[in-house]
Amino acid sequence: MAVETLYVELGERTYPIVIGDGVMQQVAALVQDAGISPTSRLFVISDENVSPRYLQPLKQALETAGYRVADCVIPPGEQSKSLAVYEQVLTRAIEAGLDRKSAILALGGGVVGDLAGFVAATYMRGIAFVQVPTTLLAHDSSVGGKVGINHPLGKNLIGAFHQPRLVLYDTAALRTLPEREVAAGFAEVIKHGLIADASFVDWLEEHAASLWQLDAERVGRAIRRGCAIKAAIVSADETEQGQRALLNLGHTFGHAFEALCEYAVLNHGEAISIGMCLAAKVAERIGFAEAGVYARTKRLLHLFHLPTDWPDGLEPEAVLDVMKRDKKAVGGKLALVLPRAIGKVELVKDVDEQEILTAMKKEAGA
Ligand SMILES: NC(=O)c1ccc[n+]([C@@H]2O[C@H](COP(=O)([O-])OP(=O)(O)OC[C@H]3O[C@@H](n4cnc5c(N)ncnc54)[C@H](O)[C@@H]3O)[C@@H](O)[C@H]2O)c1
Ligand SMILES: O=C(O)C(=O)C[C@@H](O)[C@H](O)[C@H](O)COP(=O)(O)O
Ligand SMILES: [Zn+2]
Repeated sequence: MAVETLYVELGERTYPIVIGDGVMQQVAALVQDAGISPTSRLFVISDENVSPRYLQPLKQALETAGYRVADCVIPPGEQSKSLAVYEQVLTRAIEAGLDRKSAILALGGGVVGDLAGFVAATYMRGIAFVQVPTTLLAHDSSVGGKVGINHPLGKNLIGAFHQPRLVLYDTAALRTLPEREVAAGFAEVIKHGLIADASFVDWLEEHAASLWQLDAERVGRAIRRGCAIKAAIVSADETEQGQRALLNLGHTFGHAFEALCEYAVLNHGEAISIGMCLAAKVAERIGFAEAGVYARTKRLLHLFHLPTDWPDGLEPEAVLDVMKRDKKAVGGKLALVLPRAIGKVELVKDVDEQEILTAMKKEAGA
């Protein structure tokens, strides 16, 4: 696949998303183009699964170009998006002597990206950062500048909007991704289709088998379409005053599942897969969506080996309580992103809580 560049248009803070097989080799030139000069000290944050594969070549490419590079490797998984790990990484950054001209590189999936971005947003009140995503899901998480960590009481409750200077997406890294993480990534790809592009959904259905096998040309196209949908929404509504909330399809349910499972058991893609089904179920129940949206959503998620059943052991009432801490809720009143049709969703602020609870109880078999 040739290298393709998309842009998140934010005036003076506009930044490129450079996508291609092997583009990590161009890291030094691209970081410099992003305004980060070799006089800046760099700090690469990665995790224990990613670093043995990709950290040394990245550091070497940067050091050869004259950058001084320190690193910090965190345990893999959602539980690292915590206050404790955040503090450890900050300590390491201070020890490494980062200053206001330094920059942070996030080398990994969404966990590394969200945490590293939050460190960058808060270190000395904010320094530059670069996203180097290595998962399929990170076609979503590396774009848009939502950075943050979890609290035991709720997902992403501590965070900031802090845009990267550059997203450097080397699709070669996807070849080492475990199948479960490939599926999780497709959940966000599917989400982008469900919210904004019915013909993309048709295409995903048609090519599910080869996409699942990570056919390079088609996966590249899926990533570009997902990034383009997200970039357009972020460019129009950076801080979620309106339409950016649509990117949250399935997340009010999914985030509650993740928190109640103590950020283990279900990964983010799996949680929002179940959440997108529930959103479709509620939408059909209240006559908001046209008939068939739920069945098609579920079938599509199954084509990509994603779960859609209610998570074992969770009580619908407890899930509803956690959902009320969702960032779209105001005054304890839930706002849900619901589908009207495939490729079209809306933010609905007055869904009857009883309808949501009944839909969840039916799914839970309660
Ligand atoms: N900021 C946003 O806009 C945004 C959007 C979507 C999701 N997110 C967040 O992203 C996180 C999920 O991201 P994720 O699914 O990438 O999870 P992740 O970062 O935990 O990565 C998944 C697993 O794959 C491993 N891994 C990563 N790259 C690999 C590679 N190339 N080869 C082998 N193993 C590799 C990781 O070590 C981890 O075990 C969640 O915390 C979610 O809330 C944020
Ligand atoms: O970028 C956004 O906006 C999204 O909602 C993308 C989501 O996929 C992502 O999981 C995001 O982190 C959720 O944001 P939150 O504000 O609900 O925490
Ligand atoms: Zn998400």
